[in-house]
Amino acid sequence: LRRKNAFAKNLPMAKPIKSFLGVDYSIMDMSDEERFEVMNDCFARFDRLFVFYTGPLLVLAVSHPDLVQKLLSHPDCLEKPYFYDFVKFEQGIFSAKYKLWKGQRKALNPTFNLRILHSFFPIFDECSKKLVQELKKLPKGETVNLFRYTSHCALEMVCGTTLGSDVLEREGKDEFLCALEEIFGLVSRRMLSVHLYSDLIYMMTPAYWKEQFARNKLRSFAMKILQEKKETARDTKTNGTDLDSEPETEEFKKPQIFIDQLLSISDISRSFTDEEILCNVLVIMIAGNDTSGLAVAYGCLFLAMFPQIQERVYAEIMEHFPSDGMEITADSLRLLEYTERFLKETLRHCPVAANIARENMKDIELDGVMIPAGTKFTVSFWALHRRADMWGPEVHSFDPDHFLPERCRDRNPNAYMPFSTGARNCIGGRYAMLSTKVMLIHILKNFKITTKLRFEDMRYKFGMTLKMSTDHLVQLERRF
Ligand code: HEM
Repeated sequence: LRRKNAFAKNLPMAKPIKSFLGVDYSIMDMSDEERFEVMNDCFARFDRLFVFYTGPLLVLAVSHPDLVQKLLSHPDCLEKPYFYDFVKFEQGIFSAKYKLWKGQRKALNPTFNLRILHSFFPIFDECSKKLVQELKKLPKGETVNLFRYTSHCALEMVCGTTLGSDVLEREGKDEFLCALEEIFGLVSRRMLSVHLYSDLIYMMTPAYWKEQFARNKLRSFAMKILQEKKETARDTKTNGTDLDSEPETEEFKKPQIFIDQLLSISDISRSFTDEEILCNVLVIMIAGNDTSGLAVAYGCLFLAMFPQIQERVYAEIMEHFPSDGMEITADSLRLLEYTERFLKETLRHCPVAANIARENMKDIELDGVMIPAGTKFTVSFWALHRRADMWGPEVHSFDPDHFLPERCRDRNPNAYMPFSTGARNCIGGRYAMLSTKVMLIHILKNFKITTKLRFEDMRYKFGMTLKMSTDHLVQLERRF
């Protein structure tokens, strides 16, 4: 092991350790909040590549924009380390091994093209209206954990666009969505608990059985839908299936549901097995739920903390969407320039997938160091977005004008990447921006948001997605 790690001997080493009453605690013995702080201290101290150990495992860490860009765009650095295996669904792009992932990702990219995303507006709209109805039921002045509502809305959206909006009315849908959330929670916890890495040990815990139960529920619900879809597709052999061709019929204006796209791709280009379709449907839902829900919850919290920004976003929304029944389209969303900058600033402060990990499949050179195949890397978008050398002295303030075109022009283009970069970046980045804007429009048109939480007191937890140590607690006042 020592020989294998010799390449790193000249790199600075961080000791992610916390001392308490003269005793040193390693990163694995810390709470999620402490772990988050200690890791970020390390990222703040080291400008370029540095090393740290978790147990015997050497990890290379980086937040320098040019190195992050080089690493994530490197064709030999597209593998995910073994702890992504805990997600299971190994035949879906999120956790698939490189060999399988490569062909799948190429075939799936067009299923997230703009024309298809624009066909989802009616579903985004419908789910956001439901969210507002739920929020209107709350007693006046009640303090509410907004993330509970936004994550449910995001989950319904991604369920609607992945399996079809009729699924939202289907019996067993609530249990299905609960099972999905439960699996996400259990997998995140396991990823952060080294003592549960061994399958043998994990199988002896109640969490394992809970996970199995939830996985079975998920599978049987999704498999039933898949079988029904296959039968319908066989019967109707519908719309032309070249995803990059121009729309020819009204059919294309209907939501182009992901599972239907997978079935039609299987007819024309790369064939997907039932297991691959099932896994991709489920990982898209897992990856798309917590993330977008958190982005809106953070957005609303920032709006509550900065009333002047809230009034400006509200005024812009009212200018372009004055009446209730107005259709939200891609063109009308483009007019929301300030809202766009506000959302970008939200994701700068809270890149909801704050840390990611990779592994190189072949030896690579990075920052003058030859790094052997199989090395684990971690990238912190959180630290990248807080580099004063990129963002200037106001790096810690919340200011949507950080994204004014003239300011962006003078900045290193790699200083901001909430959706990662390179071939294995987020496939749902544009989906997320569109769906979160629709949710925000509906919330802001109906409510004024306030909070007792303070920006300077916000603290976070280390995890698969960026959670706060407190809930997203706000008060909602009806606008009319
Ligand atoms: C604000 C919302 C979101 C953020 C900040 C975000 C961020 C990210 C990041 C940083 C990655 C790279 C992970 C890695 O390299 O390990 C990723 C991957 C991924 N995201 Fe997102 N995401 C968001 C929303 C979504 C949505 C809405 C979907 C689907 C509808 C989605 C689907 C995926 C998938 C499938 C991957 C894996 C891609 C692959 O390995 O090829 N994400 N996301």
